Amino acid sequence: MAAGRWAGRGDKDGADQAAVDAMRALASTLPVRGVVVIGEGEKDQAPMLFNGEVIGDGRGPECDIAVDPIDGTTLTAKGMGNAVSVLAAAPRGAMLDPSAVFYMEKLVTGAEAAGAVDLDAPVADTVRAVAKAKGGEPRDVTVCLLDRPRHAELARQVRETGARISFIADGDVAGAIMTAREGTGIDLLLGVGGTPEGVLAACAMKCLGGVIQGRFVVRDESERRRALDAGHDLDRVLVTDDLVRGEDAFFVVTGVTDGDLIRGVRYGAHRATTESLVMRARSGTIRFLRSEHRLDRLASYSAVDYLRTGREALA
Ligand SMILES: O=P(O)(O)OC[C@H]1O[C@](O)(COP(=O)(O)O)[C@@H](O)[C@@H]1O
Repeated sequence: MAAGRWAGRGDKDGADQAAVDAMRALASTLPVRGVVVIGEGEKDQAPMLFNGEVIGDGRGPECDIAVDPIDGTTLTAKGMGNAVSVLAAAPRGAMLDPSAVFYMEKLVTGAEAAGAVDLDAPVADTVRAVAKAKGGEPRDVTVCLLDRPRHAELARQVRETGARISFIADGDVAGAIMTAREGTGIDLLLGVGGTPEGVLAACAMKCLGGVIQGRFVVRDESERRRALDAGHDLDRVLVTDDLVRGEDAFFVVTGVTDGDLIRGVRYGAHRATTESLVMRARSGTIRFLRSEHRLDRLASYSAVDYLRTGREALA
């Protein structure tokens, strides 16, 4: 709700800061002894929700926390669709620490084709495997790709199979989840995106019964060194369980701007409505939450002021 106020205001840093501040204020009330494994970066760049920060009320179970207060900061700043706010939790030590490498090659698909795909296989085989698992032909498959020059050859290979492509400007966490949700029209996500977003997507896939396979992509020699020093094998295909171990993962995503997965925040006079998916891996329960909020009432006690907007709210 704090992030949604920034939709279309042309200020991606302001949007992100508002989301981080709100998430930090509320995370401190969670009944956990949480460590931020995926946050806003190293402590010297991020005053809040930095990697390694201890959050929660210090009384509950020990857990790893992964956050992306806004996945799609540019989408938010431009008022474009599919920006979401994400938080995941798993037992302490279950999540892979992705901080050494920025990018990861990804393949994500839902439950039907989960056992039939392989990141090492040619793209045509992957598309065919997904089509077959879903009882169709490659032309029935829609592949989600981040719209980036680096994906030109990948797009060519996908098109050659007869499959369709849905390009997204940003936000491959939502793109990944869409592969596993009925009615989104997306069957498969391919391409290179952020590594933290890959671990977050893995938490979601655990809950949805889908799969993610990934491989680190280093940008230069110094990143390569950092990755090797952190003990990563750069050739290895990482599967969902390498990114988050076990079945005890929790994942929640809330729409910031309207998207194909969920709606964004809508505001009225002292009111707001939000949509979230709240999921648990062990039970496989997926809760679709449509909430109506009374911002005037929240104002009397909430740590977050949802009534103020823009830079004024950050002052
Ligand atoms: O824009 P790049 O460098 O291709 O990185 C892709 C990553 O950026 C995003 O599109 C958006 O991330 P931000 O919201 O942090 O800007 C991610 O969803 C994706 O994984």
